[in-house]
Amino acid sequence: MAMILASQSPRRRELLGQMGFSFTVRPARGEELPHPELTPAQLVEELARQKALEVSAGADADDVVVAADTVVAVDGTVLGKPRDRAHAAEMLSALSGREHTVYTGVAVKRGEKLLVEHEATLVRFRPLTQREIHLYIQTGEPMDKAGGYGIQGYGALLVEGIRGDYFNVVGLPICRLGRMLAQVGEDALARCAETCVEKER
Ligand SMILES: Cc1cn([C@H]2C[C@H](O)[C@@H](COP(=O)(O)OP(=O)(O)OP(=O)(O)O)O2)c(=O)[nH]c1=O
Repeated sequence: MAMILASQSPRRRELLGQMGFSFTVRPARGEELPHPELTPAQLVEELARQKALEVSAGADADDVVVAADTVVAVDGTVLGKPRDRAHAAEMLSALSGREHTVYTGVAVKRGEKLLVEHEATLVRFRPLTQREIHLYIQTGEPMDKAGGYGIQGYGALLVEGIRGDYFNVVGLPICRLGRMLAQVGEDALARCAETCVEKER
């Protein structure tokens, strides 16, 4: 068995590593076309499913493929990654002083079995001035991230609080993924315990 992470995201790489699995990375090329007819939850599930199916086409039957997709939703608008700095400023203004929801869809595929779920986390931003938005964009952090911020970086300075899974905001809901992997026969805790016992010897 090999585990394959169908993602180019360095955050997802780190989070899957944190679960104790060894894995290879094979990003999906997948086109992320707009789907205005889907809710944010349906959208992230659909995109995660597409990435998992694309990458599993070249995998062995026993391989476990993990894929994910993250968007931010505020006022019925879905925010992906900003196109440029002006777009990032628009997104951050929309998030300033209020609560939004971060959705991550997760797909796990092994052989014929395909599981697709999503996790939602509420995130509250403190009110931001235009100057603060400008300074934050200058850090370069917003550009490759849904909603134009990274809670795990300088973006922490903008976040008053969250309700739900923190890791979901970073891009991979570890607890939910752990349960999904157990359903396809990969028990993260058992594996971690085994590794730790080995280290103690
Ligand atoms: C809201 C938020 C998003 N993000 C990131 C997670 C995702 O990497 C990115 C959303 O883009 P995605 O399209 O979900 O993922 P990706 O293009 O980076 O990688 P791939 O499609 O190959 O899996 O935003 C953070 O790192 N921190 C945050 O606080």
